[in-house]
Amino acid sequence: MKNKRLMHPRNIFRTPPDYTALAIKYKDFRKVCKLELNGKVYIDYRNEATLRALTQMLLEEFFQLHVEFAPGSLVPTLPLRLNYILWLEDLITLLKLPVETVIRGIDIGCGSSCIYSLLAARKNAWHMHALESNDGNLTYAERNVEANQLAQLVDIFKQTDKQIIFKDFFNAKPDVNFHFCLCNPPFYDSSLPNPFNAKTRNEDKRTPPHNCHTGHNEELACEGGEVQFVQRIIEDSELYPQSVCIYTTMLGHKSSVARVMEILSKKLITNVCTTEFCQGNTTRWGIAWSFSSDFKLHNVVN
Ligand SMILES: C[S@@+](CC[C@H](N)C(=O)[O-])C[C@H]1O[C@@H](n2cnc3c(N)ncnc32)[C@H](O)[C@@H]1O
Repeated sequence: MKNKRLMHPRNIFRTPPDYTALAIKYKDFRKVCKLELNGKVYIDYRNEATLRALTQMLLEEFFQLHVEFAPGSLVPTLPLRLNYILWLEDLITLLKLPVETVIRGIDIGCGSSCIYSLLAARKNAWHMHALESNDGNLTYAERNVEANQLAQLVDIFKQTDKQIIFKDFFNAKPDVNFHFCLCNPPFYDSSLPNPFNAKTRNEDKRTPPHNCHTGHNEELACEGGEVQFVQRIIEDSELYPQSVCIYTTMLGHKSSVARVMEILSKKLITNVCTTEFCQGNTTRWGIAWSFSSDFKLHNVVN
């Protein structure tokens, strides 16, 4: 395929799994697949029920995670979430921590699946603090942590005010420092007349998105979109420069990368790096910044 860029070198989905074997093994996944004449399984990524069953099956098969999503909520795609976790692993190596260090991270807006925290805990035994403002998502996230016996590693924090990122959480944990924070912010700008149809891609140059649009409006949109949400994270990070060693966020629109870099630069935050998360036809971006001068952020690919 033209211009197809690769996933992180350690991403297990760089080689597509054997979906035929998985359809034989997982009944619920089999129900949403179609068998083609050549015997191969066809997955309709534009169908929400298919995406749900696919993500649930992949989490079960590769991470022994049993995850339920709140009805109508965002269905996370696993290759992208894994690309982000692998990038964080790379960034954490820059800290040159002793091997026995207990890694602590914050997941801003964990969603109903709590997918990043569950993956980080199951894969790396990182201690995760998952922040969420939506009550329905909180209930499911708590259930998902319990169902996977990960309560020792994942702690859910109810964010009572959506405008706040760290204040209440850090007030509740005054003496704890964290190695990183991660975030998949609400992408769309709720102040636009038609937020979900706003043109964010250069349609002439790129193929249309392959996955269907999932998630409640509240999860996907906020005033000012992802740039404003990330701006709040940056402003809060300035208030707590030592509380988190590496602040990070994902961005869904390429145009947001330059805008966020400009915000960081205007604030004279210079220990910064960016990355691309490539998943076949979908690309997302990652930005990291730090107030520490003990290490220099840069991308480590191994
Ligand atoms: C795009 S979803 C990401 C969900 C999940 N992390 C994922 O990647 O699938 C953003 C989530 O952030 C939550 N959220 C929005 N504002 C928040 C805030 N100030 N603090 C914590 N969570 C927030 C939303 O309710 C939603 O669940």
